[in-house]
Amino acid sequence: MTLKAQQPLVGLVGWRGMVGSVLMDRMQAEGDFGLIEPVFFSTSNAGGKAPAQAKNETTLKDAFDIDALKKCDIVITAQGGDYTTEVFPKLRAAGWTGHWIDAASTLRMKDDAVIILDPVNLPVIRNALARGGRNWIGGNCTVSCMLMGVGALYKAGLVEWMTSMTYQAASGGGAQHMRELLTQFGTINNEVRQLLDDPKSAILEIDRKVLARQQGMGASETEHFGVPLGGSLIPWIDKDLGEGVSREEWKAGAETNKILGQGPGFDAPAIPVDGFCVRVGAMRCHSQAMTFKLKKDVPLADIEALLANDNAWVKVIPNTKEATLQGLTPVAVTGTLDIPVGRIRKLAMGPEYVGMFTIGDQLLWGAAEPLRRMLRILLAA
Ligand SMILES: NC(=O)C1=CN([C@@H]2O[C@H](COP(=O)(O)OP(=O)(O)OC[C@H]3O[C@@H](n4cnc5c(N)ncnc54)[C@H](OP(=O)(O)O)[C@@H]3O)[C@@H](O)[C@H]2O)C=CC1
Ligand SMILES: N[C@@H](CC(=O)OP(=O)(O)O)C(=O)O
Repeated sequence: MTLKAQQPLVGLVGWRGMVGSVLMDRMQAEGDFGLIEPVFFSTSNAGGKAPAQAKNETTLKDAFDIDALKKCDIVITAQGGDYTTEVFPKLRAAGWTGHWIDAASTLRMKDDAVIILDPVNLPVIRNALARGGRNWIGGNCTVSCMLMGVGALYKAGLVEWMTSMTYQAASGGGAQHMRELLTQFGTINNEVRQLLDDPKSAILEIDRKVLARQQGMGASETEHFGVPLGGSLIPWIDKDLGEGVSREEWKAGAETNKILGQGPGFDAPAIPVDGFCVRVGAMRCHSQAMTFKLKKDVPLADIEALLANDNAWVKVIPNTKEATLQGLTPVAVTGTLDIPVGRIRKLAMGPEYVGMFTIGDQLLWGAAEPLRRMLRILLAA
């Protein structure tokens, strides 16, 4: 790529949202702003003051102003799918040939878009770049975190099929979902606080009161999740695609294969990947239990070595209770780029069947980190 300026003009949209704030922190921490001329956009406060990372352009531009966006060599957006749907086609129709880096799912499965997760699919990215690719889309958080942990097995051609059962955090729905979860926890605690303070109180009475309060939650208390999540779970995430499959579950197969450069549009066939996606009361780490059917019987030590050597962030956790409690929980992982993989063991179905469990911060590898790494790839190209 030949960028127009010494320091390319990079438009940032969605920088103050939850994903955008994590992205800004990471870009700051990695010195990305030293390599670009940032232009900050807003959908709600054009003309306002840009954040401290601004250099020459210190006011916010209108994120719907196509002429202003057209000036950018690269646009990075974490504003969301509605914004992408509205602005991206207009920008391209206006003749813009810059690079579009996006966290939203809108463009992911388009033929001319690459799902970016460079520690896993740098060859796919480089190949698309060489062919003039300009649309770079972050993957679904669950898929990205999963592939950061166990991508080595796919790369080694060992996987016949995989099923994953997810435990997805409230943050996947957005900031309001996190607030709602915490409010529900508080409401439930309030309901039984006196009984909890009394060590002689009957646990079944506490349980009855909790259930009554959960079942009695009004629309305003469950506005975002639709039902109580605090003290419960929700085995459906994203839209209903019909035939009993949620959109989040469909993404697991579709996006995993696209990231790996196989399936429709590629020479290699797709590998079956399927399972259930479940929302749980975690804050911002997505967890998942996976079952692999491998193409052959591979010793556990070889599997662990393959995983551990795949990238700098994956951490193999010994399959002991102590190590699991220390290193394989959302609380241990949140706020880090670590992707622990643990509970690795052969399953009772046969020597080719292997189970494991992985966790990732869904705002880091699941959303922000692949975007800023794609920026770096473009800057280095
Ligand atoms: N949440 C997630 O886990 C993931 C999200 N994504 C994608 O990223 C998109 C953005 O998600 P997310 O960051 O959670 O969305 P947010 O709702 O946190 O932010 C989106 C935009 O809302 C506007 N906004 C309005 N009020 C506020 C406020 N009080 N604080 C901050 N921003 C506010 C901002 O735009 P403005 O400054 O223009 O007003 C902001 O850029 C999603 O729609 C999705 O496409 C991708 C992967 C994971
Ligand atoms: N759907 C994910 C969040 C996410 O990454 O969504 P998308 O695939 O639309 O980017 C969740 O709720 O946990």
